[in-house]
Amino acid sequence: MPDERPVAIVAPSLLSCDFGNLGAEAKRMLAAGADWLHVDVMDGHFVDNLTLGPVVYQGLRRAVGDAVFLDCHFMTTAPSFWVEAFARVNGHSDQANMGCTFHYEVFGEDGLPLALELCRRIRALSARPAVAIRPSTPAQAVLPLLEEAAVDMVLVMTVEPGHGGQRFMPECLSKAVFLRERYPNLDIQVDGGITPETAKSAAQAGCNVLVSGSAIFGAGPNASQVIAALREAVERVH
Ligand SMILES: O=C(CO)[C@@H](O)[C@H](O)COP(=O)(O)O
Repeated sequence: MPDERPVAIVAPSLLSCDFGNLGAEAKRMLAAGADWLHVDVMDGHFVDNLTLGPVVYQGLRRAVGDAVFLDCHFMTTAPSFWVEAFARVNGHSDQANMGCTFHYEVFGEDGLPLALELCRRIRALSARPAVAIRPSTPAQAVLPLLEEAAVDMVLVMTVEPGHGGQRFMPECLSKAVFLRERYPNLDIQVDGGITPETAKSAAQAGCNVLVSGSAIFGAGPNASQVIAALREAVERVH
């Protein structure tokens, strides 16, 4: 593996946490060794589930402090609107510790100028732009965004977005292989059915940012062991 491969990052998905104790759950994940916290923003339109909006996000930010990277995955039909709304609750200034991942499918091929505009806006907020692809979307679709260096990360979904606890789709990993061959420095994130076992094949395919919900939260007091095992899966192929 080339030395320039990006570092391992483990991001527990708060979708699987006890939302009645969101702040405490977030802090528990950080104490257990999480690098980022993955925040699934679902609008009930792009996916058939509804999670949290800017008000709850603001509470989460207050609970964990400004230094923690909140990796927001916008599963929404209007990502530009929600990115602005989330940034605004933090004073619309420096969002250096906010990741903004939008779905390619919202814009499609014809919407490339709008996707590029959103990426520029995310960078103007000092946040980190990323693009996600559903299982049916080919990796080639995001090449125009990568050629423009518009995004810092591609999220390869290994389940249909919308719900935690689904079966991992190994066939999606060929997209990570395709992207890693062309972009050795790119952060490639994988999300959906990630366990210490599936993380091995994800890491071998080139993924270095692992999102995991039910495997980590389902481990209860042993969450730190699962987080360590996920990190090790990536580091072993580094
Ligand atoms: O974005 C999503 C689901 O749409 C994910 O972040 C899930 O929350 C991952 O959960 P597990 O598959 O790991 O249980």
